[in-house]
Amino acid sequence: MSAACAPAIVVDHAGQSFGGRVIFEDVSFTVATGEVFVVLGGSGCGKSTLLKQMIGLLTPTKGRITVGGYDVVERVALVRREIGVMFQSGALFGSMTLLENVMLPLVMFTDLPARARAEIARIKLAMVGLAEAVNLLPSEISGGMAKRAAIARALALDPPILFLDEPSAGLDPITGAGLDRLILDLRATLDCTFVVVTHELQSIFAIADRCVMLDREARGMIALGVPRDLQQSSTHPTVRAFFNRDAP
Ligand SMILES: Nc1ncnc2c1ncn2[C@@H]1O[C@H](COP(=O)(O)OP(=O)(O)OP(=O)(O)O)[C@@H](O)[C@H]1O
Repeated sequence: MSAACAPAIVVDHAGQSFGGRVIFEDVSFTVATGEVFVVLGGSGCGKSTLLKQMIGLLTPTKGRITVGGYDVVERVALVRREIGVMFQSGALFGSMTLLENVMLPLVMFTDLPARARAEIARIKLAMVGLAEAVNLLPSEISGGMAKRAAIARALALDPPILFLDEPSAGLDPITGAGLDRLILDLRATLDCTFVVVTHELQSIFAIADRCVMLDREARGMIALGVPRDLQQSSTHPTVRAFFNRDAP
């Protein structure tokens, strides 16, 4: 396989236990370069845990994960250069303007002069539709704008792979749909790979090329595939119930 079509992420029989309590076992899938891949499942099934494994914040108790071709446990520093992460809380620093928030990774990880850092941060904020808001504080913007700013910060170092933890959580449906369009626009413009944790059905149908569904009772994955295919063809009752709950 050439490097151009190598998978962006390989999750190979990953498992996680905490103090002997198994959260999931035998989770395996690949994420293709340029794909929007969604991780979904009910509360407590291990979505955030799997995300933490993929970004090198948690060592899997079983199996192996590679991101950008690097083992996330053995080569975590290299993996970190490949990824941008938007955590669920967004976590913008309240005392900094949006421009300063987006500049932060450039301050921490590059030697670029201040003017270049500011210019890059302006470009990233413009890409997420916040060109006019660069000098505002997080307290002065809406929830949807805060998510966009957090995505701009995740983009600051031009990572080829973006991880977004519940980007539409806490947003109204129209603002959430706007974020979905932003994700698709960014994928088209930047040609990057997205892993998105969400359980918003509309959002999954709008953005996901493929998805994996975890389940707390099964302690593992119960579906992998294209959302519309799973909606129509899955024989698993939990998968069928999830994808057909509002029958969009
Ligand atoms: N560091 C930890 N130590 C012990 N248990 C943990 C730890 N992290 C997560 N868990 C447990 O693992 C299970 C899965 O948690 P996780 O946050 O990954 O679920 P989730 O699918 O993301 O849920 P939600 O949708 O509610 O955010 C939960 O029961 C949680 O309490």
